[in-house]
Amino acid sequence: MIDCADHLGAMRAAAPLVHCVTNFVAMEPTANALLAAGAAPAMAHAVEEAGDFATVAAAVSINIGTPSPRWAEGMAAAAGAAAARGAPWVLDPVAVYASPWRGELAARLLALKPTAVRGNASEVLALAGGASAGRGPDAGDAVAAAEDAARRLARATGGVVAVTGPEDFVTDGRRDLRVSGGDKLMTRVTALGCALSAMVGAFLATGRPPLEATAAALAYYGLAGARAAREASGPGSFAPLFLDALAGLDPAADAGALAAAVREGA
Ligand SMILES: Nc1ncnc2c1ncn2[C@@H]1O[C@H](COP(=O)(O)OP(=O)(O)O)[C@@H](O)[C@H]1O
Ligand SMILES: Cc1ncsc1CCOP(=O)(O)O
Ligand SMILES: [Mg+2]
Repeated sequence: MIDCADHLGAMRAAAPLVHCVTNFVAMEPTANALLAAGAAPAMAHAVEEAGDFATVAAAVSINIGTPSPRWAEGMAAAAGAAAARGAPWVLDPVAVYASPWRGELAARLLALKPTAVRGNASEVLALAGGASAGRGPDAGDAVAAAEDAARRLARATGGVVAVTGPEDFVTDGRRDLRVSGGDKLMTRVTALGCALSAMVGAFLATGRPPLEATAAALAYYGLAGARAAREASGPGSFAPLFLDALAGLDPAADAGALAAAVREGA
């Protein structure tokens, strides 16, 4: 059993600074999700300083959602600075299949060996070199179809790969975990995947084993999503309720529900 509540408590106690080089769409939702969870966000992408931010942050999250050539240099600088000092960093390969240039950028970042990759099934399939049915930033493939690709990617990087969707799949290439929770409404509000990648960074910052820390982040996020959906009447009301649920989830009171969300194996 993975003690997700212990991971959540440790993350909140550390209140880790997560430096995000993320996309225009995701900046505010990501910063708000981190703050609601009890972490601290920083958003800065200029190549002149992205490495400086990454040098003091407890974790780094790199997201290729709205790249430009200079922005890409900021991503490489931040990822490189994190990798150089052994700090955890997460790669979110948003729509990696959308253009050859985006694919090359993702491959360049992947070569810096992210501690974790978090993407939807279409992104993970494409990042591993396969065909995918993704459309814009949205998945067109089932999570199950990306499991082998995720295991191969994890073995190639030495890190963790998380494929999210109706049920999330997390692997380090040897051990597989599955995480239930969430709600379909989470696909009707933009940037919740991007914010989740930064959340994985916050949990990795505790220094706990990356596979388990990633699963704990997904369980926490999914439980908050399911709770918010119970009260929401649509995507508009879901978004603030989700922030409240992230803030309100309690390691002691919710330990059972968090642990029940994660199962090992097939
Ligand atoms: N159909 C679904 N049912 C429940 N939760 C979902 C569903 N689709 C996505 N999620 C959840 O939404 C969050 C964002 O994941 P996802 O939509 O896969 O990422 P992205 O926005 O990058 O495509 C994750 O917590 C995931 O578990
Ligand atoms: C709509 C959009 N366009 C480029 S990045 C982005 C946000 C994608 O967010 P997510 O991958 O979390 O759905
Ligand atoms: Mg995404």
